[in-house]
Amino acid sequence: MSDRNPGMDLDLEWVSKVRLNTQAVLKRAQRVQSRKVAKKEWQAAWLLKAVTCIDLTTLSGDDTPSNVHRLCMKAVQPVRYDLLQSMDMHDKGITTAAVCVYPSRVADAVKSLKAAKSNIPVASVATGFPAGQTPLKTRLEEVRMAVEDGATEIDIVINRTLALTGHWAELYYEIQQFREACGDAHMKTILAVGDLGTFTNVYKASLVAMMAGSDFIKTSTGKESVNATYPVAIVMVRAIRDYYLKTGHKVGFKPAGGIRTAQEALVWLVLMKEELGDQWLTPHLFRLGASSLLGDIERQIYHYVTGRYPANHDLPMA
Ligand SMILES: O=C[C@H](O)COP(=O)(O)O
Repeated sequence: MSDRNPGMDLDLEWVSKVRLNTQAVLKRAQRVQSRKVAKKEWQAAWLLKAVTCIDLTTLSGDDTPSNVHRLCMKAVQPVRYDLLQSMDMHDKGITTAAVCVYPSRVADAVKSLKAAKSNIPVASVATGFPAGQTPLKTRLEEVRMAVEDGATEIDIVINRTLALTGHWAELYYEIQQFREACGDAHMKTILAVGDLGTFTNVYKASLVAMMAGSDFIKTSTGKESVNATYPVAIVMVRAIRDYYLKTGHKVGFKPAGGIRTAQEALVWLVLMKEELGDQWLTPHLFRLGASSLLGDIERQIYHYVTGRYPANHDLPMA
């Protein structure tokens, strides 16, 4: 991860002045989506870049040590070895950026990755994920316990009640406390944009989260009815850019929820490149939170290497 964002004093004047042009945001998002994406070897290279930015996720009620172990093994070898070999990329240490699990599964993931001699970070969701509707004391304790179990990245969810009722100062102080509870673990703050109602609220929540010291801002939990969309991303990355121009601190961006195809991954990379520039195109500042994206990326890479699409048995771990 890059240098941490230390945050800044809450600037309520900045927050209250926010006005957004919805039509302009929608138009910009449409333009990004209609960009021609790279083909052939360039596409394969971009897809491998996307792989290195994935927070490979499982957040299910039926998660067990064994499916978390399988997830970890996939994170360590995200693309079949012989496919990487054909691209001369087998010795480049390609792994996903992190694995992301519920707090109760952190110890399992740490154990599996340690056994595989991998230093892929374990990210834990926390603070009453996904709704964030548990008492503050419990939410803080959950962060501390995940860190104690070995998580080095914590994906907190914000209290949407505070955002929806305009209690920005209270939201700022809560997020500051989460940041403190994280200690050295990097903090990604999930805004749950599908619950926030307006682009203006999304921009304000982004600012408040960054002012309170978030290392990343993340769109969604994957459990809202609307998750990562390109228009919302435009709003969030512009908040990241404005915060950077004002403070000199780079905050990362993590779209998450419903990202399933290689084509979508390419659009996300284009969006980052065009809005924030190449310096944001690294796992230190960009993550794709996804539980089922990697399978399609591996499928497309298989097609690039062999000229045909795989049968299920060709990619049994996908
Ligand atoms: O944080 C990541 C999301 O929960 C993943 O959502 P997904 O299962 O729709 O890919």
